[in-house]
Amino acid sequence: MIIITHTQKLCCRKSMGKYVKAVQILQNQLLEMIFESLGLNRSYLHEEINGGSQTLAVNCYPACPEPGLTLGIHPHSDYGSITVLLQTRSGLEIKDKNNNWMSVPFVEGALVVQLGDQMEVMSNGQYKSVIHRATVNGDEKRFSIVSLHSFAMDRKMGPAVELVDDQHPKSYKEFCFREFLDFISCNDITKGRFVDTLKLNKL
Ligand SMILES: O=C(O)CCC(=O)C(=O)O
Ligand SMILES: [Fe+2]
Repeated sequence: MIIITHTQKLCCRKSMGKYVKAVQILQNQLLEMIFESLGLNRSYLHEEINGGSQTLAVNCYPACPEPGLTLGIHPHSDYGSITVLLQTRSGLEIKDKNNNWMSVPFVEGALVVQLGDQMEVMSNGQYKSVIHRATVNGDEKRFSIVSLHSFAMDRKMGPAVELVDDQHPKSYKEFCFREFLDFISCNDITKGRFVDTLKLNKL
């Protein structure tokens, strides 16, 4: 059992508040760089980003006596633009383009940045959202702090018009966050990803 004192709670709240703000600044900078890498204006989707959401999840994966028989989190891609993850030990795995699971190396204090479905759609498939899962460890528990960033909730978004031409036809339908929520409440997300339902051509 862990007992947390009132002072520790206040301290934790303050640190988390600072962390959330710092990651928000970081996501703005990262998005600017990603847009630039696609040949778009650095201030692309400025309003969607400012009106967007940030969700902070703290995951605890207890040590598991039979780690090979279970997973901490089932394979999925994050629905939003980018995800910034801080972890206490290794356990995160990503699927490579040959469908093999690769362990993300653990680097003390390093942040892991993953692209989400909104980036795949916005880039018209030039970037792919990363399919990932969390494994569990036989001896030690693991924590991850996950900051999920998303463009504005009710604003429809689709591939950037600058990235669509005869050679690169529009490959995804437009969608808004609400449609994603409807999808996850009506479907078994272990059976299929929302982003796959938006694909117009076979990529
Ligand atoms: O804890 C991890 O390594 C992954 C967490 C995750 O994928 C999520 O919360 O969306
Ligand atoms: Fe995730």
